[in-house]
Amino acid sequence: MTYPIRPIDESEWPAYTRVLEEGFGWTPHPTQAERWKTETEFDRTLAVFDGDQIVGVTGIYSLPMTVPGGQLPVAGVTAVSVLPSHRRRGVLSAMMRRQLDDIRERGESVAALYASEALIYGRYGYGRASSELSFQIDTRRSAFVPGAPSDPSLRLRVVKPADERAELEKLFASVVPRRPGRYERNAHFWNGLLADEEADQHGAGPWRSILAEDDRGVRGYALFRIKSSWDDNGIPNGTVKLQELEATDPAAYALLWRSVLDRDLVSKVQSGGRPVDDPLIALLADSRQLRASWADELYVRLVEVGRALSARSYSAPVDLVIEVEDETCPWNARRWRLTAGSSGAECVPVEDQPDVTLPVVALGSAYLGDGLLGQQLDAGLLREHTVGAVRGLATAMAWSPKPWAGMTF
Ligand SMILES: CC(=O)SCCNC(=O)CCNC(=O)[C@H](O)C(C)(C)COP(=O)(O)OP(=O)(O)OC[C@H]1O[C@@H](n2cnc3c(N)ncnc32)[C@H](O)[C@@H]1OP(=O)(O)O
Repeated sequence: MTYPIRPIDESEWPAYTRVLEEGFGWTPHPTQAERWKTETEFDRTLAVFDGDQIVGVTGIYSLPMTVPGGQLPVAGVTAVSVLPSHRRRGVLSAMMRRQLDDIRERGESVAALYASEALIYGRYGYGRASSELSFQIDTRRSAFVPGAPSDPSLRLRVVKPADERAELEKLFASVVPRRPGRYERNAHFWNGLLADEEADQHGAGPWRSILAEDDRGVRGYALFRIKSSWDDNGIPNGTVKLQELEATDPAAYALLWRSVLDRDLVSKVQSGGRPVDDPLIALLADSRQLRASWADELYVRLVEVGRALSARSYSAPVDLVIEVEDETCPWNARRWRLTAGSSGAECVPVEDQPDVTLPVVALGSAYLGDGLLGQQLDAGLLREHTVGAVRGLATAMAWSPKPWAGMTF
């Protein structure tokens, strides 16, 4: 069965959000819903209709995202939902195909998303492209290694985050280019973060913030909640629940971590997703104290393989013919020569014999530099026709620091 698909206009907003609320079993806070409407790119929404009823929806945020060696306009796929009454009839598949066509037409070569379930998007060519660690640290065992950086010109300032929004935004903008996967936050993201509408759900009070600064300005911030508690013996047992910690330099970074780890009345710091190569791991003298759990983070789809691979930098020279398999975007399914060296990168269509045959999902997972091609090769999942070709490509596509977006969109 086929259903018509088109973008919605503002008058259809209630029916659009209803599909999201039903699909996710979610009730937005009233101000959250209003803000979300204001920031929706209506021309980038899609709704699937069964008669006059909207039964499936999705949208896109236009995100300037850091990739290895630069920044690209990336289609940030979001708000995917199908009414429970219409699930498993191909509604999502129809939306995904149409959306990828639209992204291509708009000239973006890369799409990215956070997946509600890891199994959904591989079939459409999205590969797991970054991962994150959530962890808990016992603050009594959180000493740093000898030689951890310090800078006497730095000082800490306790602030209310909403009062210092301009400083947080400026600091954050300065760190975005440093790591693939990070994306520029527009007002919508800051409005949502600082509105703190979910404060009541955490039992840990409102956002608190501390800045690290010197006479020239702010060099970093931490954003967190505190859940205070005492055990049965009256011993303080509070928890810092860290949301964000960003800094321009290692000394400010170390000082901000010490400020949350050394906080009075606190015995543990819990952090949501952090990069898997977070410098904190190197700073901790006893890194085993980082009780971490791993999770997948961004999923990336190369919408235009040639343009996407030409647009990033590479960690090592490479000159290979890659045969790409791509059923969803057949314009990618052909042979490409990727040449990268000190003068830049180029990926062009060729007819030559391939060194390697890769599903487009593998290129998506490697695109931001997570190094996953080597892992997939060792797992026996990739076919190479020239011995060493995949290892060479994996080395060239890997990047330091590792990709991490840091906030769901
Ligand atoms: C970026 C984001 O917004 S992520 C948010 C995704 N949305 C949600 O999780 C909300 C709740 N779930 C839903 O709304 C729906 O179940 C969706 C969107 C996940 C799937 O929509 P559907 O219209 O049912 O998917 P559709 O029928 O097109 O399925 C296509 C294929 O994907 C498979 N599939 C769909 N959902 C899932 C899933 N959650 N897990 C594994 N496979 C799935 C189907 O079995 C089907 O496989 P097949 O082609 O081998 O037969």
